[in-house]
Amino acid sequence: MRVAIGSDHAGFPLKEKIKEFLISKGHTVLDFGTQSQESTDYPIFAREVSLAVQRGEAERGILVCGTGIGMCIVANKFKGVRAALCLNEYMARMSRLHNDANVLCLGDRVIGEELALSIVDVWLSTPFEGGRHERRVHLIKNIEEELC
Ligand SMILES: O=C(CO)[C@H](O)[C@H](O)[C@H](O)COP(=O)(O)O
Repeated sequence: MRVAIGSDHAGFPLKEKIKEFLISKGHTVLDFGTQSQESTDYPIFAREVSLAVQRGEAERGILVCGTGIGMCIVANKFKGVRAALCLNEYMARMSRLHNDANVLCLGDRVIGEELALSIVDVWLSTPFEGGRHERRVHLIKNIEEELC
């Protein structure tokens, strides 16, 4: 799978671990930065990753900041992006089964590396369930059309 990743300074250490993990699992990683722990601004990276997903350059996106909240706020402004902030494997699984989430947001200051990698693993391997959830995702798309 082609996965776009990005972080701010607070998410940089976890972003690097996720990158290694994805490569080890055979995924193709598009890294949109940041590339150090020097203070920067999360909307810059959320924008780049969200655009990559919106344009189909990546099938999924993963964004990391201190809490994951700022990244999630920005990513959900992009038409076609369904970003989910996940704190555990259950949320990761449900965000795929029910919401067909295509961007995962994580908080480096909230969860440890082991849990984060487990969340990423579950999130990438869980399919969308469809059925009644298809109807709901379709309603989200209708709302996007109304707003644009
Ligand atoms: O946007 C955030 C909160 O929703 C992220 O956690 C940022 O990483 C955080 O705000 C950065 O904070 P800092 O004090 O500038 O390191």
